[in-house]
Amino acid sequence: MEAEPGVVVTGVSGRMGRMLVQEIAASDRLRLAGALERPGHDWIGQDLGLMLGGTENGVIVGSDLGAALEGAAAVVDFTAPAATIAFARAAGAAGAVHVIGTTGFSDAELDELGSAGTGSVQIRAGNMSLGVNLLVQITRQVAAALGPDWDVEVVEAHHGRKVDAPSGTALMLGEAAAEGHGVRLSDVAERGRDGITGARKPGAIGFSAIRGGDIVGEHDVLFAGPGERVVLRHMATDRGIFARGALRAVLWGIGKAPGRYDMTDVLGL
Ligand SMILES: NC(=O)C1=CN([C@@H]2O[C@H](COP(=O)(O)OP(=O)(O)OC[C@H]3O[C@@H](n4cnc5c(N)ncnc54)[C@H](O)[C@@H]3O)[C@@H](O)[C@H]2O)C=CC1
Ligand SMILES: O=C(O)C1=N[C@H](C(=O)O)C[C@H](O)C1
Repeated sequence: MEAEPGVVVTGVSGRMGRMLVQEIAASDRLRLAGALERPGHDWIGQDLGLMLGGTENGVIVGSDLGAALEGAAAVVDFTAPAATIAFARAAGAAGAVHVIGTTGFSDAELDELGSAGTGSVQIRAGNMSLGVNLLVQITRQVAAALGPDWDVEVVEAHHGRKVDAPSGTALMLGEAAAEGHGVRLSDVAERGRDGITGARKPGAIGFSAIRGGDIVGEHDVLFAGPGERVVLRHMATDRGIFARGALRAVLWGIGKAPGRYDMTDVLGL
């Protein structure tokens, strides 16, 4: 009998890294083949099971993705932009599946990420949940139906440890609304309003970010028209939805031609 495909988890001590380890353990279709942390991290060289507060599991935490991919088909990566670009190079060299949940990339970093990953099956999404990816499609449709006379505002809320704003999800929703309006988001986005901002520009797509406590991730797309409002909402209450989406992407990506994909491809939306 063939062994299940091996998966390497990066940022394994992080919120998503821990959740991925848990979901892989619960899966009968994938096995944990490696665990990485940033160079200098306390967990490097230690047994992952012990570091997570359990019993030894024989997976020693490392920092070299190329070495880890010798025994794995895929890497699931929820870390930070610079780390993810470096991982894309290693995934490209190995011809591996690289599932990327990391957010907060600049436009230049996104270009670099795409070229660094040549040779890999690169699947990236600012949100891996089924609900959000469906909401993205609905947002595009509603924006197209209502038109730019209805003001669009994306409001997101996350835990206080999040380092990027607007969230990757908020940007996906903003992109979808811009597509629905037939414009480029970069031409109409209004971010970080403060002080005497002047009146709202017609056709603008606004972003607001709330940070606090342990909020997993909440997103509203508000369409404000004359005399009425429509609000589309997604609320995440469990990070497992992102981890399970990422593992679904791994299974989908194995055997696919190298290239760049997103969750729309994985979910067939
Ligand atoms: N696409 C999605 O569905 C989701 C995306 N995210 C994104 O995932 C990223 C991580 O989120 P969290 O787990 O909450 O953050 P976190 O801060 O808890 O974890 C990040 C981990 O990455 C590690 N790391 C940083 N550089 C590294 C390197 N060079 N090599 C190996 N590990 C490295 C850190 O040490 C840390 O353990 C963020 O960008 C977040 O926005 C989070 C949840 C869902
Ligand atoms: O950092 C997080 O936590 C999350 N990040 C993603 C984002 O930036 O949208 C997805 C989710 O909302 C949680």
